[in-house]
Amino acid sequence: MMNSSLIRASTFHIPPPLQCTTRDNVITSPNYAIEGRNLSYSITTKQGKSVPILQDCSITIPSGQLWMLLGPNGCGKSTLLKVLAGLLNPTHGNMYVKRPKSFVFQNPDHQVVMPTVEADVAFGLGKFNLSQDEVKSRVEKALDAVGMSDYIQRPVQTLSGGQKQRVAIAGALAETCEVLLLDELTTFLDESDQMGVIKAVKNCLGGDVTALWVTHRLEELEFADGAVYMENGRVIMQSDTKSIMAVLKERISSYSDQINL
Ligand SMILES: Nc1ncnc2c1ncn2[C@@H]1O[C@H](COP(=O)(O)OP(=O)(O)OP(=O)(O)O)[C@@H](O)[C@H]1O
Repeated sequence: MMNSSLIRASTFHIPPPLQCTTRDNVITSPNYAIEGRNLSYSITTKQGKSVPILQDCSITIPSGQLWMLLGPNGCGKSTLLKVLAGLLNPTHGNMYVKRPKSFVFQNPDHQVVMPTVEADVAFGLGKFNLSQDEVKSRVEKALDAVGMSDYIQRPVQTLSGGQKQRVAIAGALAETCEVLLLDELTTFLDESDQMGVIKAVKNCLGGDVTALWVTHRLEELEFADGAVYMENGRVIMQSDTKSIMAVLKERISSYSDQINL
């Protein structure tokens, strides 16, 4: 069995060529890095009852952009991200996600597995049969993209949580990852670490790299190109960040009225 401490972002590169695990392939536009149509996901209880977690979720994320996935606790954000990553099989629906794709977890201590930053970023490159120079060049370029070049020789246990997240993202970039699926990366981070991670992600986007970022922190919306809002296992809205913010404010105000705040 795999040691849980060895789970890291690049572990979840899903091999080509299957575009999706569902019934039909999606005919997609090259302008989109992620497309999910009518995705549903259910679990079956011990009593044999099917419980829907995602219902009929459709989502389209343009290439080269950063989009946020928002919604109340338990609405299904992480589950949708895992379906798009290929970590869970949807019960219904179709999807296309560009490859290579990587899933980066919430807990920074689950991301880094090697003793030094350099070794950690190079960790996933073993399978590519690259020369030492090529490995070095990819590691340096990836660390530069996340603003961690000065830390290349640092032992990973001396890094802050946000720095560990950035090293995990560099590992994915070194493997020429085109889609980053980022699950609440900043939950455990203080404000300066949070900003470091957001800026690192922004800096590596454009061109071939696209990111979908699950968050609870509304202030992170200002860094995004757009957002998807979910409630009760459904995608309620996908739009520019201003429109999403307006809807969220309306919902917060209606909730405050209900409880007489
Ligand atoms: N394997 C599972 N078995 C039972 N229930 C599950 C399972 N996976 C998810 N759920 C339930 O599905 C719902 C959606 O979970 P999910 O983690 O996707 O939500 P979320 O929006 O990411 O939540 P949060 O914001 O709190 O992290 C929750 O009610 C959760 O308890």
